[in-house]
Amino acid sequence: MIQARHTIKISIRNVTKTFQAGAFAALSGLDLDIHEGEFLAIVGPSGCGKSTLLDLIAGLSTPTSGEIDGAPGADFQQYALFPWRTAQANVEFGLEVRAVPGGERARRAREHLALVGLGGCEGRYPYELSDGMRLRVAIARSLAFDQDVLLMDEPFAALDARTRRSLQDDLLRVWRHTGKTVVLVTHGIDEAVRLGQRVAVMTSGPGRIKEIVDVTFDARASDPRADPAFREYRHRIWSLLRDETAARERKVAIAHG
Ligand SMILES: Nc1ncnc2c1ncn2[C@@H]1O[C@H](COP(=O)(O)OP(=O)(O)OP(=O)(O)O)[C@@H](O)[C@H]1O
Repeated sequence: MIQARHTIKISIRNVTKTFQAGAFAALSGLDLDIHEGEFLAIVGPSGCGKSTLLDLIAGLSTPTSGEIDGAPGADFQQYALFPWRTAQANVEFGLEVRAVPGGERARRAREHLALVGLGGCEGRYPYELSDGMRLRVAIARSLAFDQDVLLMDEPFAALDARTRRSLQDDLLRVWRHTGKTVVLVTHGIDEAVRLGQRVAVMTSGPGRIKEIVDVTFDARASDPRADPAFREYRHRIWSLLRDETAARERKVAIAHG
């Protein structure tokens, strides 16, 4: 098999992040390369440092030690919309900050709303949109702002199964269409296998990358769960997570002696 060559978009080397003046390590010696244009899913036991890792990639905080290279274009996917602005005006917001002229701003906002399936909803206010639609507006806003990396922390967690599925489809469509790099943290193993080209499994805290599973079949087919390969990936990731959860429980038991 020919091995694809990957351009490294973000390189994370031996990164440690401590809190409480060094008394508590959230991440320890973490290495990870994020490839240009890939869809990377990150899973890990609760509290293993997933959000801490995304904060570091977004530049919202700095590592205690180690290095992160190549993440200048990253911005956190913020889901909060301005309630007093229409969908269109919310998407235009980032472009106003960058002083993009009015006509161009309106055009780009319309284009990106259409891309996330919200053509025709430009004039609606957030309270007139469903949770799923609000999330799409937020995705459109990040994309219009021309972020080359989309960082998403559990974006679909609060949604019902049907909405979640439909937004997953939207996100895949947007990813394919734009070629952006997407890094998505999720608790859902199915979601990770369905969306990620690679699934990075973290250890229990302090977090490192335990293993990266390459998802080489098309899990994006209409019902991937019926596919034996899908079930195999799901089982593989479930087993890795189970080992880590057991490791964490042992640590807690020892601490409470
Ligand atoms: N600002 C902070 N100050 C002190 N401790 C923190 C801070 N931020 C995170 N932590 C701790 O670091 C650890 C990792 O937190 P983080 O939120 O990154 O985990 P997570 O994997 O995203 O968790 P979950 O899966 O529950 O969302 C946790 O024990 C958390 O309490």
